[in-house]
Amino acid sequence: MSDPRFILALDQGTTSSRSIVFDRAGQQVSAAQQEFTQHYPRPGWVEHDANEIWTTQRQTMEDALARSGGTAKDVAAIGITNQRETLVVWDRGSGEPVAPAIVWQDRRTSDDCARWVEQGLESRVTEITGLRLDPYFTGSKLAWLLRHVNGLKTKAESGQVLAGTIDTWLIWKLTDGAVHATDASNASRTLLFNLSTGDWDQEMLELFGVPHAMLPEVRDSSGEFGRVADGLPAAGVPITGVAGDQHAALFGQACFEPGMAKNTYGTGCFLLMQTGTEMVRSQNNLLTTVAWRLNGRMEYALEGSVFVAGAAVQWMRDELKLVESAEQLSELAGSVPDANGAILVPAFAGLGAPHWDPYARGTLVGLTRGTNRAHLCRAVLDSIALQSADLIAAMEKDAGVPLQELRVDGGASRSAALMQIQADLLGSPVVRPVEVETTALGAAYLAGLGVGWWSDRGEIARAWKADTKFTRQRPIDELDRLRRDWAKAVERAKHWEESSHEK
Ligand SMILES: Nc1ncnc2c1ncn2[C@@H]1O[C@H](COP(=O)(O)OP(=O)(O)O)[C@@H](O)[C@H]1O
Ligand SMILES: O=P(O)(O)OC[C@H](O)CO
Repeated sequence: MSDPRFILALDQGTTSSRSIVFDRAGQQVSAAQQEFTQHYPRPGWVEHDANEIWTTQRQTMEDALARSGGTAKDVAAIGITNQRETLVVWDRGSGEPVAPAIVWQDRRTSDDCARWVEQGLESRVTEITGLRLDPYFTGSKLAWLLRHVNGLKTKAESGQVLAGTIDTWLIWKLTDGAVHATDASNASRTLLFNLSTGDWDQEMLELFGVPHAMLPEVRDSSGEFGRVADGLPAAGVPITGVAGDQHAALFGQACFEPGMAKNTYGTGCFLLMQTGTEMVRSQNNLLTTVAWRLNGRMEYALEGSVFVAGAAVQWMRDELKLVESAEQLSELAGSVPDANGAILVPAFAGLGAPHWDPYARGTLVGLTRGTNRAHLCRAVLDSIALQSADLIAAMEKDAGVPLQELRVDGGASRSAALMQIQADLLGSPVVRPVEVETTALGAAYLAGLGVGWWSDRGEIARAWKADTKFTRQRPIDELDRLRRDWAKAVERAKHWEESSHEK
């Protein structure tokens, strides 16, 4: 029998489930993608149906494999990467979720977080977890669910119900309930994980009222998690790579040296800078996170998270119906030299780093009678690049040195207009690689390292290839003006929604 030819990467994102088959050269062989339903049951709430996440993921596995012309026997390993922080709680016996998955964008725990901040808990939480008391992270969502679902806490204490982020849920489904595990990168997004010890933290579990018995085992990001159960696509194939999607993208971008950074332009924007085995504490409102854990050793990253980026493009297309496609928006935005003074702050789900204001809401300012559709399109792309520029400025302050280059990926990095705006604002080169599906590629690399397909990271770094390099074109005084206007507009967006005790 011939050796397996492929690695199968599962990329479970916020709006779609994807499966991509890669060959030994790290080239895509085939892919399949399925969107799934977003539920907004109340203002500020965002939910997913965990069963729909599973069925779409399973279907894309089947489709990608069929399109590759191979079977399970051709697949050496599976890598999983996923939207992070989103919480699933399910019954160990039936495998049924006890409630809809609470998505990372969900703001229902804003008041809880504000209360904990008022109680002076944030600095201790940051010291242990590297994160902030923001509804973004899993811990406050789990605390909420344990308080709101009758009898859940008792079941959690006895291990009858289990909790997990999306990686854990998929591993559970793929192994037919045999494995309840996560990797250190996903665990580091929960507010329950101790960045120094590399395990769940008792003090945080007590703060959020989370019983240890419901949590998964924390493992390396590369190594065997289990095998796919009989009757499923890729049955018998080992799962040997798991990482949160932004961590996988950092890996897929071969950012292996401290100081190397990538920005992923998807639904949100996530800028991560590798800091090696050193844990850098941000003085500028960024997060400290586990980049990955390999051979029991954690490496860390600084992260800036922007909640709404490509989602603002979708809002223009789906809600305002000003364009028919993202490509058209990008083209219109590129047809004008600037937004003619219009500034959009897409704080639809509050503001993430470096502002951390869950009560901020979207705002559009600077409109005149001359503002046209192309200007609004341009304002959308500007808003993505300006939010990222704020993150980069914070990161450069923490690092003490300017970025050498910014490696970019994600769906919206396809927009040359956006990448040019980013390079104008940044000053350092913005480099787009040949393979922009770096999230899935990173998961494939982690899985491949786990089965000895690639010898080491050096081999992966050599495979990374730049495609397009964007450098600054616009005069600096214009850019300074834009940044000043942006800072003013952000102030207008902040603290718009009232917390319930203000109402
Ligand atoms: N040419 C483009 N110009 C601007 N935005 C784009 C373009 N193509 C895709 N996008 C945006 O990128 C996002 C999809 O990127 P993707 O990496 O698939 O996101 P995610 O993994 O978060 O679901 C969408 O929000 C879409 O609006
Ligand atoms: O699914 P994406 O690509 O929007 O990524 C979501 C992030 O992991 C949220 O932290």
